[in-house]
Amino acid sequence: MSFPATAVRTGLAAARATGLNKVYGEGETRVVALDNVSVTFPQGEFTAIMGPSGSGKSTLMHCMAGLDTVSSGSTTIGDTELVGLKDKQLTQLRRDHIGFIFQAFNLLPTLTALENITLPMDIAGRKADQAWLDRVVDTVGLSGRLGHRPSQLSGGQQQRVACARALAGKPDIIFADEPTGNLDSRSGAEILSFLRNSVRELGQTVVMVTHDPVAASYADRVVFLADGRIVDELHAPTADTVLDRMRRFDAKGRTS
Ligand SMILES: Nc1ncnc2c1ncn2[C@@H]1O[C@H](COP(=O)(O)OP(=O)(O)OP(=O)(O)O)[C@@H](O)[C@H]1O
Repeated sequence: MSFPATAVRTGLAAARATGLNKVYGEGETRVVALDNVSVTFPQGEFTAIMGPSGSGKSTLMHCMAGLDTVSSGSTTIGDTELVGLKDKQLTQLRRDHIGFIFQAFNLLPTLTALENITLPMDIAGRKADQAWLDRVVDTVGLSGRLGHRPSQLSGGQQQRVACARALAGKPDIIFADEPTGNLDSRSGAEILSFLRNSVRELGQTVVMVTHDPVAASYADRVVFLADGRIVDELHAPTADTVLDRMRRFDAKGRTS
């Protein structure tokens, strides 16, 4: 799986959080899920978010993708500040500027692979850029299976459909939540290579939450969260350097 074109990194931020706080509940049930988080996801980069269970990875992703509200602070997609947007504006922003890939594929069972891929654009009333769509479909290696329904595809193929769906609308950023969590290691490696190629060769920006050091090693940078804070980051990671860094945190995320 590879893309023919070569993209250029711009150094601009595809998404940025500044002093982000997220508190759930009140009194005894109060949980500080994000504690003054500031992070930038540069355009054309593949970032992995790692950290112990409950460290705030999903919360960070959901707040930055406009799927959840923040308690205080700022978060932007491109030049657009999300805080203060109305629900309708948030829906539009997500639809037009963000691609999503989830652990559970989230395909509609009654639609074909191709219909699933173009669904977000169909809902938005946008016409697909056919040349682009052909390239995306070709790249994910689904050309012969576009008429199949999800139940007729393997898990890896279903996740490729989800990847193609995320890429088809040329979003500013793709958020992937444990995209290989339900896949065997070979299918997982294919999806991760695909995501990495979409960044390196198409200039796509990808942010991926993962528990897996091997998955994280496909990224350009790994950001480590613990107790709702960013505690470390690693550039040009390998599975070994990620594992080594993870071992330095105890269960509470403090460096030992
Ligand atoms: N809707 C919610 N209501 C109350 N507390 C929540 C809610 N969502 C998350 N939390 C709490 O916020 C904290 C961060 O949760 P989050 O799901 O972001 O962690 P995570 O790092 O993604 O965990 P995991 O790796 O287990 O998915 C946890 O203490 C969690 O219990």
